[in-house]
Amino acid sequence: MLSVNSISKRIDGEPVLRNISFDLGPGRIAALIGRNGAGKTTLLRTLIGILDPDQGEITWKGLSVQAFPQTRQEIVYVPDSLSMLNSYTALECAKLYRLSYPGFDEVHFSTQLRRFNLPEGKKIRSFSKGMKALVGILLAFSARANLILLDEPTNGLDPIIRKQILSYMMEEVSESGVSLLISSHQLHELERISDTVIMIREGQLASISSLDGAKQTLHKLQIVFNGEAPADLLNLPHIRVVQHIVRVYTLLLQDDTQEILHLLEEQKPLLLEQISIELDDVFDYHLRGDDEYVS
Ligand SMILES: Nc1ncnc2c1ncn2[C@@H]1O[C@H](COP(=O)(O)OP(=O)(O)OP(=O)(O)O)[C@@H](O)[C@H]1O
Repeated sequence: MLSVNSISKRIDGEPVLRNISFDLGPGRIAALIGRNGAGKTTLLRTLIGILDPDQGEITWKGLSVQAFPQTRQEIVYVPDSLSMLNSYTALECAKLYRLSYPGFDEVHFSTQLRRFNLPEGKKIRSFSKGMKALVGILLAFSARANLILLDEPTNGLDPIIRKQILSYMMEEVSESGVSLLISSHQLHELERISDTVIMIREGQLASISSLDGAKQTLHKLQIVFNGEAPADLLNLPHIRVVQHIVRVYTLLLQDDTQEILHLLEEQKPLLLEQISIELDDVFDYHLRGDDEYVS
């Protein structure tokens, strides 16, 4: 179990993480989501001990990650760039990982390299971006750790490699029960694999909930008004106009939905339809600034 207890971190005097607390239990796949610059990478780097928090503590199975470096043998961090491994071959990377992760499964690693047609003996420098991402993920899962922190694992990759990586991760999770904390802007991908959503806003924890719980608090509607759109209604708190194309308004609603639905129905709209909520909508509702909404 990972426990993050009131951690704060300043970089260059600026607060980047502010009083963040959450727990992550075994077997969880958590999506770490937030706007650009919200602090996701800094959080992951702090969790693995690359950065020290200025305040607060991170514990793994009850032991402080800072005070007990051996806890890090059970946690792997996959950064968004593997450039520090450029001068090694894939096999040399495996040997390096074995120094930090005594349970590193070299047979599994070699098998997976062959499966994905990745050369064992070529320097990582010569790999394409997709090949590098795959190697980073194979190294992480071969380490046989209990928690893997992934920073933008599929960023900039083509759709086929992205699907391969996701399938491989899901296969590994179902076989090993490892927990994942994945920072990504690929919300559709996160939605397919995660069970927990951790939302970061400006360095603070905005929420942590199950994926279903995060979606259940919202409703999405498409509406075409019969005549002029009622501005006073659309400006009510808890209503967000996420899209407005010609006469079709797409709205996100939170709380008091029945009452708002009733008010909308009273307008006798030409169309009023509920649409299913996606993680994208949760992100939009909670993290889009008020001044970024259409009217
Ligand atoms: N080494 C650094 N020096 C100065 N500022 C930094 C450094 N690392 C992070 N920051 C600042 O901390 C804030 C959070 O950055 P971070 O990379 O953690 O965000 P992020 O949520 O991962 O963003 P993105 O989604 O764009 O990758 C940003 O304002 C960033 O400029």
